[in-house]
Formats: sequence, C-alpha cells, structure tokens
Amino acid sequence: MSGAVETSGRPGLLLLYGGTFDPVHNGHLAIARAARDRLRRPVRMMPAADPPHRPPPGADARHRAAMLRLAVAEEPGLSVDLRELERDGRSYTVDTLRALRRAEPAAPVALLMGADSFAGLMSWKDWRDLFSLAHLVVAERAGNALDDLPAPLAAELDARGCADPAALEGGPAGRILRLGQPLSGESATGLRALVAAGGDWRALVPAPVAGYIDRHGLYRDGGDTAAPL
Ligand SMILES: Nc1ncnc2c1ncn2[C@@H]1O[C@H](COP(=O)(O)OP(=O)(O)OP(=O)(O)O)[C@@H](O)[C@H]1O
Ligand SMILES: O=C(O)c1ccc[n+]([C@@H]2O[C@H](COP(=O)([O-])O)[C@@H](O)[C@H]2O)c1
Repeated sequence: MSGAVETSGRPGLLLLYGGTFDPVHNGHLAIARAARDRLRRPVRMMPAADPPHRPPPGADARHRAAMLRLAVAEEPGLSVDLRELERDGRSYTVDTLRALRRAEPAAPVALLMGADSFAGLMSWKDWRDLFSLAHLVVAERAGNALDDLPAPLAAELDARGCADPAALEGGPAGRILRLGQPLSGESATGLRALVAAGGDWRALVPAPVAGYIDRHGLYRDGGDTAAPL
C-alpha cells in the first residue's frame, strides 16, 4: 500500500510509535501498518532507551534497535526513530514530546499505542500534559477493553475521541483516534518466554528478526545473554 502513504513532502502529521520492542514482533508491525494505512502517513518506530514502569529489557538498546531496523527494512512507510536512544536517562514520553515541540511547536504530532498502554496512561509522567503535546492513536489489543477505563481516562476519551483521521491534521495535539484494527495476539513477554523455553516462536517475528535472535543468543535464559554486537 505504499502508494497510499503521503510522500509529497507536505508538512503533515508526525506519527511516532514508542515501545520497548524487546523484541519487535508481528503484533507491533500489524498496528504500525494499520496506522500507516488509516492515516496515510509514515510511522516512526521509536525504541525506548530505559523504559519507565517496567523491569530493564531483556535485550539492550542496540539489539532492540537493530531488530527494529531489520523488521522495517522491507516495509514501506515504516522507519526507526532513535531520538530516545540518543539522550540520557529514562525515556519519559512527555520529555520526548517536549523536546520535539521545541523544534516543531505547531506541527500535528500523534503517538501510537496499544489499548493496554492507554489504559495505564494515568501512571505516566505528567500524563495530562500529553494531550497538549500530541494526539493519541489507540490500537485495540486483546484483553484490554477500552470500555472499562478509569473514570478520568474515560472522560478524556469521550471529550477528545474522533473517528475521522483528518481531525488529527487539523491541530497540533489533543484528539484521540481509535484505530479499530483487527486484533493480533503477539506479546513480547510471551515471545521471550517461548525463546527461553525452546518453544515455537519464530513465526511470531519477521524472519530476519528470528535470525538475529538466534545469531545473538537473545532471550535464551529469560534475560540478556546476548553475544556482543
Ligand atoms: N499485539 C499487539 N496489539 C496491539 N498493541 C500492541 C501489541 N503488542 C504491543 N502493542 C503495543 O505496542 C506498544 C509497545 O509495546 P511493547 O514494546 O511493550 O510490546 P509488548 O508486546 O506489550 O511487550 P511486553 O510483553 O514486553 O510488555 C505498546 O503501546 C503496546 O500496547
Ligand atoms: O512517560 C511515561 O511515564 C511512560 C510510562 C510507560 C510507558 N511509556 C512509553 O510507552 C511506550 C510503550 O511502553 P512499553 O513499556 O509498553 O513498551 C514506550 O514508548 C514507553 O516509553 C511512557
């Protein structure tokens, strides 16, 4: 569908997809493609250096970025954005967006996330400020119903929800679009457990990513046992 991605160079929505990507899997790629196709904009997959609110990743940032590069190599309209790896400290999203806003005060920006991330948004640093910094694009995720949210989040979804992707181009921030894409069941936690258990995991990631995990011995003991790059 690459022909449907806007490539004219017009200033338009910057679509960032943040994650630990430990490792990137087919579920990540499915929602990135769905967002690209629905919004007709490229998607930048942005690995977190030191993700907040979770234990340290099983693979270090260089491996996670290398796997992302392999995963998007043949994907029109998907790319890797290393801005969180290029700064020190925890990868709080609000800090990333504030830095971006210093360079791009008025450009429409959207953050793509799964429904589980959205449901936990109130635990994020300065979570209410996120709405003045970016739009949110929320992908459905199995087991994470968006009709059972904490009241403050449900109120934000009511007030800010929109059905038309064009609404995201109309202002820099503040709207929430539900992606409504088909569900994909993959999770990185499940995948790491399968690798550690010697289970059947290779079909859950693009073939070049499976090759990388094998070559570097990632996730075999459930932690980062990787050979150096
Ligand atoms: N299968 C999926 N369907 C929808 N959203 C997903 C899916 N997998 C991941 N996401 C979303 O992608 C973003 C990045 O996810 P992350 O890198 O944490 O992967 P994960 O599979 O959730 O990993 P882990 O199991 O280690 O928490 C999050 O917003 C998450 O909600
Ligand atoms: O900024 C925060 O407080 C914050 C808290 C939890 C998650 N995030 C971001 O949300 C994205 C998905 O997180 P994760 O842990 O599901 O990979 C990733 O870009 C994280 O940096 C951000």
